[in-house]
Amino acid sequence: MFEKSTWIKLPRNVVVGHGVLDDLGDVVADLSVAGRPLVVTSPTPNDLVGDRVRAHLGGDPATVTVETAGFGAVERVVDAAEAESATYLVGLGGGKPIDTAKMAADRLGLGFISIPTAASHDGIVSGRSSIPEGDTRHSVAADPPLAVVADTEVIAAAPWELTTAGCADIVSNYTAVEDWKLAHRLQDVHYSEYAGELARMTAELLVESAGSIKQGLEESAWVVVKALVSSGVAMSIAGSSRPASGAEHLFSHRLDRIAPDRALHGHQVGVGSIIVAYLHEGEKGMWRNIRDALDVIGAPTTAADLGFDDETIIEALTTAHRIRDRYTILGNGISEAAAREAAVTTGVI
Ligand SMILES: NC(=O)C1=CN([C@@H]2O[C@H](COP(=O)(O)OP(=O)(O)OC[C@H]3O[C@@H](n4cnc5c(N)ncnc54)[C@H](OP(=O)(O)O)[C@@H]3O)[C@@H](O)[C@H]2O)C=CC1
Ligand SMILES: O=C(CO)COP(=O)(O)O
Ligand SMILES: [Zn+2]
Repeated sequence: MFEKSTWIKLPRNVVVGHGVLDDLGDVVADLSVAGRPLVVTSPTPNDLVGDRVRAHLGGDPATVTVETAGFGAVERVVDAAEAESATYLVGLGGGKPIDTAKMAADRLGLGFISIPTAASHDGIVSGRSSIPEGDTRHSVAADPPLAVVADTEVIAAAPWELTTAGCADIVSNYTAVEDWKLAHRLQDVHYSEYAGELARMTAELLVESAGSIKQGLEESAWVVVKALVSSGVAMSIAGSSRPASGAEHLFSHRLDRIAPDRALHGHQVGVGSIIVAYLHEGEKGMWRNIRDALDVIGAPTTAADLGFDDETIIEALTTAHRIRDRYTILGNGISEAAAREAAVTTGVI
């Protein structure tokens, strides 16, 4: 008897383009969400476009500002939503407020709208929240946003490094998918051909456009946002972050534990991806293509670019497998000698 089933949750509306923040009222009407919104944001996005967003939302919005990601922040948002009798949430900003809003909305059983102000990573569309806790990180299933409203005018005006971080997060899909296939072969982890291919193809298309992704061009924000949407959809199809998060993400999450806020998520996973590609395929593999694509985009390719010393990179590589129960090329841990060899050969240290 055929017993397979799947439940793919996707946003209902994805609105991307110049000035689309001004369409927010129409988006809200189209979703049939009513009542009072709670805007979950962080200081800079709130200063930049908070008032504009609140004006278009209507319904006397309340606001909560998140400065640090974590379960504490989620609790604060849940409490604020209850105190303010909010009927839906709006995540406005980078990954920190969007992930916090996503998880709080899930806890409250409310819908939420994602309004990224930076194209810094692929969580803007996905049904996953990535929440740090102590020495580990939880990739928590949550409902994806009801709608995503990505204004390329706002995103293009954000610091360029946020966009290059988003690009690097997409490029890292190459190694994430290789790790997923490996886990499928060695550990019988379920692999979705559609999600894996979509994530890989998204990375490929972005690398092909790398030369035309340039600071100051709104078109570049458009290209990157579309790739982030596609990668988020791959995660929704997979029902996990597997298509976009492998050993390079474990490495980045470990760096976050060792030195929080030193470098951007996307930049760390990009450098991790260079090393992880080398671990997968050795000297003649994809690692050079990944490094060159990151280089063309202007994303970091070395420890020094990220602001880490060599020993921190080695520590993160040799302990990254402990971050969470996710089988990757790192297996049960790689030796210090192997980590050093990979990092030196790829020029990361
Ligand atoms: N759920 C998922 O699938 C994924 C989740 N993530 C998570 O997302 C987080 C990282 O996201 P990231 O966006 O880098 O982090 P942040 O939300 O911290 O944003 C990075 C920085 O950019 C600032 N900022 C945001 N928008 C603008 C703008 N338009 N102009 C100027 N500055 C701006 C923020 O300001 P301020 O300091 O005021 O906040 C912050 O300093 C991590 O926690 C990561 O794990 C990452 C990938 C996928
Ligand atoms: O960053 C992500 C995908 O790019 C989310 O992955 P995690 O599940 O590792 O947090
Ligand atoms: Zn990521």
